[in-house]
Amino acid sequence: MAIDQVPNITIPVIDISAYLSGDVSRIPKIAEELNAACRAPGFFQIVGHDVSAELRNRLFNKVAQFYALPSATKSALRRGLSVNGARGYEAIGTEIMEGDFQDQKEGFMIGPELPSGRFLQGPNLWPAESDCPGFRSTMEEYFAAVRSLSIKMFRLLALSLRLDEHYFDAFADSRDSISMCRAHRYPRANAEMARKSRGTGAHTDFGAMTLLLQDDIGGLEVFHRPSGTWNPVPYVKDAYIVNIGDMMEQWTNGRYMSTLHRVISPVSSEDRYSVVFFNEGLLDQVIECIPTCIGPGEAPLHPPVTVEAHLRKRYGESYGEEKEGIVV
Ligand SMILES: O=C(O)CCC(=O)C(=O)O
Ligand SMILES: [Fe+2]
Repeated sequence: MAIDQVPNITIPVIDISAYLSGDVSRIPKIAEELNAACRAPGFFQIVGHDVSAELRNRLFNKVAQFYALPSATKSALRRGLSVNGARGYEAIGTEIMEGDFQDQKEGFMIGPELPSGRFLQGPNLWPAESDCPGFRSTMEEYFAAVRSLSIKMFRLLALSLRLDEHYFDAFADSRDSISMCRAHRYPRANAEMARKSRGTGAHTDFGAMTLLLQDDIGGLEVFHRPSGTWNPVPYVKDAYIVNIGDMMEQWTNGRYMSTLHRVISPVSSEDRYSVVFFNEGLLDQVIECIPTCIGPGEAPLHPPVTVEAHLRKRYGESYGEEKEGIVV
């Protein structure tokens, strides 16, 4: 997009501090703002959350330290070596989100340490403490903090849909709820490379709700269908970017929107880092039109599907066949 072009999408910034502090008089307004943002553009940023700046800064430092490790040390942790193929390191080009573009990013994925056996569950892979001191403890501390924030966001989301505040609790906050956290490094690129490749190819997220921390380099873009334009998601200090995934779009019968997005490789003197958190929910939960999301005479747009069936299909589609895919 040319610099002087006005973006077609404004990503709203919503302050959730009154919800977290229990200021009930201000909660309806937050729920309204959330409702409007989830309908369109399906992306917003939250400020006034409770994940400390100290933890977020430490996280970005540790993630950068991890990616600076020798390739062989990182490759020894590659995802294909984890019990279910879902945890660990992804080299550049492993994930394919858009056509023939192999994503120009490295990733490192963790989840809860649950006994293996079910889809996406099992132990994480970690570098030796001496290779990357403090990386594991920081990732684990951050995982717990962002998971807790996501549960609060599901409560706000429930209020925004005029549901009981705890409607999504079992989905988002059960011991067996699937939650995954992935740290990314996007190598810096020149303008030519950035045009011809993608940091992350255009995609919609698979799950219910995504919470993303980006650094100040920029590059995340959201698609505006009516005008066919890509619009930047600006860096807002201390904010989380929140977006609706396909599962929530189905669950709300299309009321809430799962929007196409991508990352352009940073044309910068620095690499870009981001850390994404997906709360995909309980594997056995049936996703079936929420009662407040269907009007008289309206029919559900999608047949009921379990979280597990939905995720198996989507994870299967986004990893190259010749690569080390998730065990589906
Ligand atoms: O790294 C980013 O800013 C976005 C990544 C993303 O869209 C994803 O992992 O689903
Ligand atoms: Fe995404």
